[in-house]
Amino acid sequence: MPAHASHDAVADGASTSSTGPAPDTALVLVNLGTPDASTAPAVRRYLAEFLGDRRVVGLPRWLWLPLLHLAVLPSRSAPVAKKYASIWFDGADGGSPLAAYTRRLARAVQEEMPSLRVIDAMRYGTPALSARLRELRDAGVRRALVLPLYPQYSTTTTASVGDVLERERALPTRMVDDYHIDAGWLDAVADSIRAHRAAYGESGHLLFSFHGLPQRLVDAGDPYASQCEAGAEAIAQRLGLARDEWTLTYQSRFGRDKWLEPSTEATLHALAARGVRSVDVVAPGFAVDCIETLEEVAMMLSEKFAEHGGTLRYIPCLNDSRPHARALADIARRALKDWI
Ligand SMILES: C=CC1=C(C)c2cc3[nH]c(cc4nc(cc5[nH]c(cc1n2)c(C)c5CCC(=O)O)C(CCC(=O)O)=C4C)c(C)c3C=C
Ligand SMILES: [Fe+2]
Ligand SMILES: [Fe+2]
Repeated sequence: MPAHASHDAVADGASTSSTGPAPDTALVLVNLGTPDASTAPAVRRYLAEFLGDRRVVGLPRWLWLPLLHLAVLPSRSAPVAKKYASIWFDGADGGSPLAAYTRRLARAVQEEMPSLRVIDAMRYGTPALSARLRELRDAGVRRALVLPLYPQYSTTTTASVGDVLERERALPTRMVDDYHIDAGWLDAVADSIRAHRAAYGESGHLLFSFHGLPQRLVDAGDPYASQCEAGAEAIAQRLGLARDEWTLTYQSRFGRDKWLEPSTEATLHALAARGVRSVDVVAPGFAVDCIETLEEVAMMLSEKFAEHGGTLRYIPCLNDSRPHARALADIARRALKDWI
């Protein structure tokens, strides 16, 4: 299935006429969102919005909201803030890595697509997607292609971006559902792995570590896991890897439910026990580096693997690289061509 745009949310009778020189079409790159500061109160505000979304935690509200506000947020905000502080970027173009890279990626895609207005937005926190859509409308933009920066579709992430489009209806929008086997994107990921291995040497094993999901959601039809599998296979094939040279794993488990397996951590443990001394880890479910890749994989899991005498080499996300910007621009161009 190629990358496609299938989600329409067209405002009733919304046909503002274009005035002035502003482009009449916008491309909105949407990422998950992240705290505005690496402090416990900022993390608490962010997690309250994120984990308060029914798409993310589907428990009945009467049960979940008291649990979230009385148990999860008070105990989680301070330790998670410490983790954010350990990866925070300095400077005027800094902040949370997820926000900084998403902003820079939007600028890189803008260079690839000068006739559109390219902006970044966040599903939770700022810059809020809903406010961004209203800003575009107020600036006279007539339509917006929304590209969630999730290569694999999930009801917990992509569909939640769709919820905002349905609710907001500030201007006609279209959403790219996924791009997990888009040839340009696959090439960009495979090339980044090749370049990393050329620079640092080839390791004994390649882990494709994706953000996990409760197994229950996959059983209920969420296509996320099968899209992760298809993408990892396509990338491994481009690299010419034999089946025993790579493993697909899931990281970042949250809560008590059964999540997708095998876990990245348990797999690293098993590889160390088998005597594997060096592992490359790539995370193609993340468009840009964030707490889950920089703190969890590149710091925490890397330290644990080192305790077993091994070396974990983390391969960065595509971030604001030129090949990433080009791949996303091609996906956007194709989606816009279909939208007449
Ligand atoms: C890439 C796809 C993602 C899926 C699918 C996903 C599902 C999902 N996540 C949580 C809980 C948390 N995720 C957190 C951070 C986080 N998650 C993603 C992506 C996906 N999540 C990203 C890119 C990030 C990083 C954000 C950043 O600021 O860097 C967090 C916050 C950190 C923490 O408290 O540990 C939580 C919580 C659930 C429950 C879920 C599916 C049900
Ligand atoms: Fe997550
Ligand atoms: Fe995590």
